[in-house]
Amino acid sequence: MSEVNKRWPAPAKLNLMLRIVGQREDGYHLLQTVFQFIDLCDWLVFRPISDSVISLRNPLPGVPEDQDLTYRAARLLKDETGYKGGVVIEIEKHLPMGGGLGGGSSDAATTLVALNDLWRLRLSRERLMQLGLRLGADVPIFVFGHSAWAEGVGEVLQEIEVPEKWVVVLKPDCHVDTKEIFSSKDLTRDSKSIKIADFIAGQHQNDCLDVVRKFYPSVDGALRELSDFSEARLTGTGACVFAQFDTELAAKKAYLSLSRKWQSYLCKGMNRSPLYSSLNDA
Ligand SMILES: C[C@@](CO)(OP(=O)(O)O)[C@H](O)COP(=O)(O)OP(=O)(O)OC[C@H]1O[C@@H](n2ccc(N)nc2=O)[C@H](O)[C@@H]1O
Ligand SMILES: Nc1ncnc2c1ncn2[C@@H]1O[C@H](COP(=O)(O)OP(=O)(O)O)[C@@H](O)[C@H]1O
Repeated sequence: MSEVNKRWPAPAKLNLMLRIVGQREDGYHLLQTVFQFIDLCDWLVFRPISDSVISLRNPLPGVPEDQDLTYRAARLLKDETGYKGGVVIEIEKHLPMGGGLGGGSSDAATTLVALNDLWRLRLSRERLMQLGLRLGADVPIFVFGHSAWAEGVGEVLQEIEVPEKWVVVLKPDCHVDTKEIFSSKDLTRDSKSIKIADFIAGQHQNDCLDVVRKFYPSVDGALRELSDFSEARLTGTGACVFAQFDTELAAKKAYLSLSRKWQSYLCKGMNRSPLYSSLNDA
């Protein structure tokens, strides 16, 4: 495939657990979380142009072009490096917005990695992660590209291997506003820090769960529905909930038994982001 028609993946992530262990002076919350990718992706195409223009071929409904995280990532790269050309970006959107799967952040990370390559900018992965953090707390993990134990606001990353299980994801009919959840007075903000070994031993708590359940009854409904099959968890601040399975058969059985009230996905956990297999193919 020629470089200009190449489709770049932007995978979803799951937070396999999430603890809030403090708050910074600027209001951002200090987390401990485990990120793993799943093989559910948005797909992006980048067509470099010589004019100094960034444009979106198919802007997302409800997101002004200059607010789209792909546009903002391309703009940031241009401003930081003084690159003279531009790009037309096409997004094939599959990840639900406001779902806690990190779709917008992953689109931004794929834009940073792809344009660094296509525009021949030669920025290091660390530099792209720093730039990504300016766009959102979840962008660095997608640039990092490997399952990780994360601390800070999610940018202090330590590579880990976790079982690549089969996953059923359920998306209730609501969008959760991350900012709203983090502003709630009822949120637990002082969880005790734990170690990776505690997570591996089964510590899977998500500190956002009680508040999200209270504000969004359909998230509560989705958790109850999925709990019939396996331990059901919230990813990030939701709205998506998920359950892991050891075999494809068990996951399929659960997936096919769901009520179909909401959008559901059958996928597989991945410790390595498909973004980098795609980069290496270039
Ligand atoms: C908590 C997580 C876990 O993955 O939730 P999800 O968004 O994936 O559900 C993420 O770190 C979210 O990252 P992201 O979605 O990029 O959030 P940002 O745009 O940076 O922040 C949105 C708002 O949430 C609050 N915020 C976000 C992250 C954080 N560690 N502390 C916060 O207090 C801030 O008020 C901020 O203005
Ligand atoms: N390319 C993009 N894809 C999705 N959302 C985007 C994008 N650019 C900006 N946004 C904005 O970011 C918000 C959060 O999107 P998303 O990353 O999908 O959710 P979450 O952080 O809950 O996983 C959206 O509601 C939308 O307004």
